[in-house]
Amino acid sequence: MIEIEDLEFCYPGAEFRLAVPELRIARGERVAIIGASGAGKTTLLKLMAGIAVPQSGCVRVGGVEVQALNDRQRRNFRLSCIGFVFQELELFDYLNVLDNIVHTYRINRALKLDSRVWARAMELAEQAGLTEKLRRMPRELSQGERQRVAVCRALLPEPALILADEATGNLDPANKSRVLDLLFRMAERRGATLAAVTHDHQTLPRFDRVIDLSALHG
Ligand SMILES: Nc1ncnc2c1ncn2[C@@H]1O[C@H](COP(=O)(O)OP(=O)(O)OP(=O)(O)O)[C@@H](O)[C@H]1O
Repeated sequence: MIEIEDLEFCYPGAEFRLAVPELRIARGERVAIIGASGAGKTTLLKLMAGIAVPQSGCVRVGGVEVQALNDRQRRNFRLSCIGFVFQELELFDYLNVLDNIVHTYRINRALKLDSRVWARAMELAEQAGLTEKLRRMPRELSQGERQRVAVCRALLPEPALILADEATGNLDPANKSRVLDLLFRMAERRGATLAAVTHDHQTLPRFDRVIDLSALHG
């Protein structure tokens, strides 16, 4: 699903340099990405999603050479095959929970918001324990509930690749396992690949493999 070769990346004007000689993640594999603070874990996810583009090397996702796409193609690629869950999630304050969950379908013309999608949105919300909150506004939710809304939104298009960046970082244990359950259940059901950055070593046994970014650096 993901093949990275001879990758080198740096932010303009910054000292940080990420070098990944080789990294492969199989379709359907669930991997945790760990490493010291500042090792480049978030940057690696951004490179996989085409949010950042390497100075050299190759990032292939589902056979697509992400670095070779132009800006518009990269945006379409992201919208069509990647579900991104950040810790600093951004829900839309002016949209209720249900409208937040289906928002991707309103901004992407390639996606059709039909009755099947609405049904899936309701099912996801139910699995996330949000059925009672669908008409609530984000400001009326707890942090754990907001995070679950963000996960539902990321998973609704049934992405082939789920990228999670500290998705459970600030959550209490109950919400943490609820968010992880959602991510894993969806990954399993759709055969999606899951790459999750985490500092939470207690969750590592749930993953198929742990990638230590500090050990990958070239
Ligand atoms: N937009 C940016 N411009 C310049 N430097 C950046 C930018 N984003 C991140 N960096 C730097 O790149 C390095 C890697 O950052 P990154 O966020 O990928 O690390 P991380 O491993 O995810 O860290 P943490 O575990 O603390 O979240 C850091 O030194 C950071 O300061």
